[in-house]
Amino acid sequence: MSEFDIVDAEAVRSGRATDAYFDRTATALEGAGRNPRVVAEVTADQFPTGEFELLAGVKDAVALLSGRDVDVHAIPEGRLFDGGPVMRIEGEYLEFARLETSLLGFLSHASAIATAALDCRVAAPDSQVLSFGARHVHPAMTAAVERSALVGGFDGFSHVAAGELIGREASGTMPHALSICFGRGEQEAAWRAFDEAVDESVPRIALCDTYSDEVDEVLRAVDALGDRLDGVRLDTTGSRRGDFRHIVREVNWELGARGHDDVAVYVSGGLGPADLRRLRDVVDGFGVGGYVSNADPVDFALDVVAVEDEPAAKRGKLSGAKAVYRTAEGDHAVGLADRDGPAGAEPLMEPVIRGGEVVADDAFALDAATERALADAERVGYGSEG
Ligand SMILES: O=P(O)(O)OC[C@H]1O[C@H](OP(=O)(O)OP(=O)(O)O)[C@H](O)[C@@H]1O
Repeated sequence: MSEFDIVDAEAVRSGRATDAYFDRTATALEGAGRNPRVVAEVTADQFPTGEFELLAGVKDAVALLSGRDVDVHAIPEGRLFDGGPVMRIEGEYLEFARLETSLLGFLSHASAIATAALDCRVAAPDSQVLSFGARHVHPAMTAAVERSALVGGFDGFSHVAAGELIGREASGTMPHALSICFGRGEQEAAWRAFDEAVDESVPRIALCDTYSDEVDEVLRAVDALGDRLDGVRLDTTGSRRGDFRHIVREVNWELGARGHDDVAVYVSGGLGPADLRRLRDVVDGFGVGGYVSNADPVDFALDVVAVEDEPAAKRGKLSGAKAVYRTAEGDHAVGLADRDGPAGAEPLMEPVIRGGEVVADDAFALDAATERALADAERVGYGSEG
């Protein structure tokens, strides 16, 4: 028994992390001596809608399917998708039937989070943007949240254990609790304690809104830490915010008037893309939490589309193994995999597993995924309406 309500990795890998009806389907098929060779596809929309989303979670989906006797094609992690399959699995149905639940979970949540992160990235292309949303999700999801935020172009994240798993260091300085532990009017003691104790590699960024006016706390932080102060963070709570842009401009003005233009200004607390657009020219960086971590999962489904090489599908779904393309005009198109695609179009799916062996590590390497996401966003003008 697990101490926490966390389904363990072995249950996911083995297929026990499944909806019960897949267990019963396996029992029924085995009882009937039936296990057809099928093609199954993971799809959100059957036809392109004109609304791009960012694919993530491919790394974990491939890890789940590896070692099974299947061939898998997928759109690489970090590419935009729009209708048609993002992944195609070919093999005997019982080889992967019980993996569907976890497979869709990996792709659905990660893609939603990566898409929301990309919304923020394009809203403030030149600012530092950090993921602060781990606190809003179940601890079992935190590494997926932070990794997907990076796929969507974030510069960093706050969750320590997620960082250990991803192989990147978490960033962060201080919560309001630090100042409160020293007491009202003792913010200087809190900032100095941080400066004296915390490793030199961590930037000195003072949280400046705990008890009093932002300008007042910022100037006190400057006096307390002098040239050792790298930046300030304003996390002014919504009920006290008023005109946040004006507050930030006032802070910048007063820092400049005292020769401290080099003190960076970061803001956080309930921010989304519209806020980032409104503030991006007056701040150096943002902490974004709920907008990204709480994104609604993409509604992916896995459907059998061919049985023993014959097209087959439930009604409302398109039968036959498919390919997806980016056309010369930048649109996406869906066609049957055994036919020619549109002239000049680029096929988006590539082999990732052959006979259980992973064949395309680059399809889900983190840096490559982020590069693809930013290049795709540029190419299609993602989020450029703002
Ligand atoms: O609002 P979100 O975009 O989801 O961002 C997540 C949190 O990050 C900030 O925490 P901070 O450390 O400043 O808060 P605390 O010290 O009050 O816990 C902010 O106050 C949010 O509560």
